[in-house]
Amino acid sequence: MNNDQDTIIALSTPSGSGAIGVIRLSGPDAISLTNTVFAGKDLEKQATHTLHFGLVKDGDHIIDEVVAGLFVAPKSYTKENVVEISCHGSNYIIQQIINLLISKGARAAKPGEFTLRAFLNGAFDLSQAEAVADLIASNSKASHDVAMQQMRGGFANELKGLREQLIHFASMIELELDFAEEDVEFANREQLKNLVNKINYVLQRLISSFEMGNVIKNGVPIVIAGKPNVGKSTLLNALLNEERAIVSDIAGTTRDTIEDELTIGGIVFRFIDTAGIRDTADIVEALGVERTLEKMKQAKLIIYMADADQSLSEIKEQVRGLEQLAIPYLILVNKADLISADQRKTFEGLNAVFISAKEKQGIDELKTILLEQVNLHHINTSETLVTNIRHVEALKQTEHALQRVLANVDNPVTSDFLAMDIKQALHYLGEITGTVTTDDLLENIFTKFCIGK
Ligand SMILES: Nc1nc2c(c(=O)[nH]1)N(C=O)[C@@H](CNc1ccc(C(=O)N[C@@H](CCC(=O)O)C(=O)O)cc1)CN2
Ligand SMILES: Nc1nc2c(ncn2[C@@H]2O[C@H](COP(=O)(O)OP(=O)(O)OP(=O)(O)O)[C@@H](O)[C@H]2O)c(=O)[nH]1
Repeated sequence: MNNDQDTIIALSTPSGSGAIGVIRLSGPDAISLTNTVFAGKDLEKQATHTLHFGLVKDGDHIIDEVVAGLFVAPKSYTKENVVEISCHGSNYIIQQIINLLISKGARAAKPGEFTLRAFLNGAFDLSQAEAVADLIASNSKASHDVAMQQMRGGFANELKGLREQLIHFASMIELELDFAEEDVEFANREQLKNLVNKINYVLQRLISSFEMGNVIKNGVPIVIAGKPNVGKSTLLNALLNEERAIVSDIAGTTRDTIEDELTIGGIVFRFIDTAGIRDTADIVEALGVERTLEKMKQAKLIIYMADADQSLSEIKEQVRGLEQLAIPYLILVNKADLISADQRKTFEGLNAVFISAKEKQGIDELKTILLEQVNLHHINTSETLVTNIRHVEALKQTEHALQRVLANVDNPVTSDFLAMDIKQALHYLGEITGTVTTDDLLENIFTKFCIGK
């Protein structure tokens, strides 16, 4: 992956026409290459972090009037020479400029290659590079907060602290091995145990933060079940209107679910409307539909939505089907505007929430319930939250290795294993920060970035 003698080029703004398009070059020849097509000041003689107006010309042919921004190595995002050409945002102009510079020796950048270079050149660790992608994808205050915290190095510093303690530990054990015949004990066993316990405590907190971190990054999955026409769409619209949220109709991974995303109180919720249940009155039967069941099992909450004119016995029967899933559920009785207070009493004992999606009654109460469901008061965005499945897996492996250390620490015969398991723990921590990497791993991470990032 490391062909850092190349000078790479890509459009860094979205493709399509816009007011301005920014083309970015990075690499040893970024400035000299640009200079060959730039009519204006001599870019090779300009200071870093300066902007220069000029023309981009292919021979005598003027392609555009542009502004060139200079970042002279190592003072740039990638730590290499970087030039940013801001041109008029026409696809045609952008392509002409990129092709021209490629003909002069630049190479089209691969997805994430700028950020990969920044990582390889030590601008930040791997967890921070991954946070850049999360930051770009963030669409709520909470997901922005955690990505920003991770990009600014919160997680990285926490891991660095753990690593340093472990390295100290490892070196003491190694020392003992060197003096094996003399039967000395450099590493006080009680201190070692305390240290491992302390580290494990932090690891466990990080591992358990993933549940929340994942929800913040990917949204809280809420399944809405109920008979046709109970008012699911009306409810989603009522929730939406008030929040003016980013919304999209995400087509479900399969055609049997429809997903809508919206933010409530800064948290993204994914409402999953399960057609399997929509189309059949018998929920138990619908649960047999495997994919629907899978969706439901991932839900943080199932909303069973009933129409106020449904009979109590029918609602109870359908809810009994849901109970088998052992996932928190909420009974929502809609169209409450159509029934009297006395009629409401017939639903007593259901512990239902009454709303009128159409008249927007009970919507705030519902929002409060939804937010309680994700345990919002536990979110403390100044505390590190793990949002990445790769990181959790590595943290779990680290913890397992340290458990083995604890199991062996009092046994003098197993000193060799101690050293080995500590090294394993260090290895897994290193996978997160990128001190230990493979080309496959890097490729996997950076190809998910957009081109130009
Ligand atoms: N035009 C532009 N905007 C951008 C970026 C970019 O590359 N170009 N970024 C790309 O993601 C982000 C900002 N990240 C950046 C990170 C470091 C440096 C930089 O020049 N660092 C130098 C100088 C630091 C300083 O003067 O304090 C350095 O680290 O030495 C620039 C942008 C978002 N906005
Ligand atoms: N009176 C009253 N009517 C409502 C209320 N909510 C929804 N409706 C009406 O009920 C009908 C069905 O509403 P939808 O939101 O389309 O129901 P749905 O559950 O999404 O329907 P399907 O997607 O077909 O399952 C519409 O005519 C709505 O106007 C309510 O709170 N009160």
